[in-house]
Amino acid sequence: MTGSILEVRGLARRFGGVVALAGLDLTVRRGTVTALIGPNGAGKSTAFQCISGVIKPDSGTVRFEGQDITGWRPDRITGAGLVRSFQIARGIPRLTVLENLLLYGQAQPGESVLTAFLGTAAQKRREEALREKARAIAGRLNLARVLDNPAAALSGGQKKLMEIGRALMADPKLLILDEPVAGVNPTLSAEIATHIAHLRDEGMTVLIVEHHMDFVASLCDPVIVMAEGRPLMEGSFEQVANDPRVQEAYMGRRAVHA
Ligand SMILES: Nc1ncnc2c1ncn2[C@@H]1O[C@H](COP(=O)(O)OP(=O)(O)OP(=O)(O)O)[C@@H](O)[C@H]1O
Repeated sequence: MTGSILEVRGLARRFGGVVALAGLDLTVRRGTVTALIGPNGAGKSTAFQCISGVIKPDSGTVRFEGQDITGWRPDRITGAGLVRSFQIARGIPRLTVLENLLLYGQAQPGESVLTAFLGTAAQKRREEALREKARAIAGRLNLARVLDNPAAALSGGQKKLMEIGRALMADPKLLILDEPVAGVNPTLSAEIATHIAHLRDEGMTVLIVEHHMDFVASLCDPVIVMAEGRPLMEGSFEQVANDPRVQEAYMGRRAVHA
């Protein structure tokens, strides 16, 4: 299927006197790895939080696969296939990588009700299927070797991969990643880009907020720039990096260059 998977229209959100979103329009096309960039305070995180149901917008709409999901609870949005991973790796440190992955897989809406109705044998089969899924996801993210290690023992980059793995357990159609390579070394950052490109090649759509412009340049197309709570422009990385409006928005902040 082609066309858009996510359509945000007129999204507005204030925090007291601060206008974080001032009428954001945003369209994510199916099968793309789309970047949302912009200077600090542009409203990117607020946009992600409104889209994923963590906070409610004051006005505006979020449509996912044609359905109006504005104001839905986060777990319902996840269940519909819009899955978000967090900027701060949220895994439970003392649990193993496998357990962390399973935790997310089992937290699906309706799951607890479903398992209550399944007999013990069926429940066991379901758990084994989830374990298999977790192992497969860990394998594709190069986490197989550390599957039984506590999450606390992972490197920063491996924690980022585990977070992506946790999101994949929920079978996303649209995967939203908040700064997937913040604090990650360049080698692992390139590896994470490769994993995300593979997901896209298999048909997943990905929306990323990231400040590391070399990562954005290597992976994301299109790049949507926002400033002061509004969309500023959209294009290839090269187009936006060379646009005077974008350079001005970043002036005195973070430079846009690969
Ligand atoms: N919970 C909150 N309470 C008060 N103000 C907030 C809150 N969250 C965000 N803001 C303000 O809203 C504006 C947009 O913030 P937001 O975090 O969405 O921007 P951002 O583009 O994600 O920035 P960064 O790149 O620094 O993460 C900022 O002025 C910020 O201070």
